[in-house]
Amino acid sequence: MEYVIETNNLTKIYNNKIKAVENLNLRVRAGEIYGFLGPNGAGKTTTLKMLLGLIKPTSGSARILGKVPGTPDSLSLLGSLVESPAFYPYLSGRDNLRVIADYSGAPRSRIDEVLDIVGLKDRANDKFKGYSLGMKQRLGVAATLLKDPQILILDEPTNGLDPKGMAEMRELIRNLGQGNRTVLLSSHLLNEVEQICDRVGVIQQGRLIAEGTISELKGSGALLVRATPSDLALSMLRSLDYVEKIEERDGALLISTDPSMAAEINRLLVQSGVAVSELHPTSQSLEEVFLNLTEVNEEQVV
Ligand SMILES: Nc1ncnc2c1ncn2[C@@H]1O[C@H](COP(=O)(O)OP(=O)(O)OP(=O)(O)O)[C@@H](O)[C@H]1O
Repeated sequence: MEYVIETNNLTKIYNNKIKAVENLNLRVRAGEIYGFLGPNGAGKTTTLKMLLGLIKPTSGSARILGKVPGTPDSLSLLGSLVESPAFYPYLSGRDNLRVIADYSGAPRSRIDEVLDIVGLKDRANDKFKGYSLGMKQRLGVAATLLKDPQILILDEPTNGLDPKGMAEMRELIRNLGQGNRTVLLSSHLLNEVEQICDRVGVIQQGRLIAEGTISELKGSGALLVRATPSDLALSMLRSLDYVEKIEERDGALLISTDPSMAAEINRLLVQSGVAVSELHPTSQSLEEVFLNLTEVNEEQVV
């Protein structure tokens, strides 16, 4: 499969000491909305800047549809919002876009289309300085769309926005990701990525620690069991070799196993004299998955 964005052991070390990104292998597929998720300082912005050719990797490489980042060939495919875009405060949103269209070679006819896409048509003639933060951010997205790029790279697009602005931006990104366009967005917000993205890569301390669809990351292998006496239930469950992990949750037991084993587990519990009041498949929230992943990773680092 050809990937739209691909990195191979991409590494960036600042000042010979700060390993911001380490041996990163990202694979972004055509047409997907890919969430690049990680806590502050994990290396997201550094990665996106390398994809745009704004900074050079220390080692490893990246390709945008097979092209080297930063070359005219790769930049012609991309729209990006990585640092706060610079707009003229005393010009209207429309005039700001006109300036950008003229120097980037995009047709002026596209301006009304992109204003419509980002929901700024009604405010297009107002001065930029009077825009809310959400509107400024949406104008930034409009600017990236002028060239109708195949690929959009957005760094923390909802950062600093109020809940309404965030919801509007999320809806906008979902719409932008429909059809053939590929969107790569970074975020430190789990629920945001869960709401918008088809696939997610989790980065921590510069390393990719997990990658997959939301449901792959969550996994489907968990059963919630509520049973008494609980110590008897626990020792019976521990004796089963197909039960990988048992955790307590709200007075019940969360067991990692194939959910199709539910009937068998129920039978065995009842046979051992345990009363089962609840037994059903459950999934972890992405937040739990994320915390588990980062915890495991930190243990490995120490
Ligand atoms: N120009 C720079 N010089 C030195 N260190 C840097 C530079 N830019 C980033 N770093 C360091 O590299 C690491 C990764 O930073 P980066 O901004 O890529 O992370 P991030 O995941 O985007 O975080 P955030 O969500 O806070 O923006 C951090 O330790 C940061 O301090």
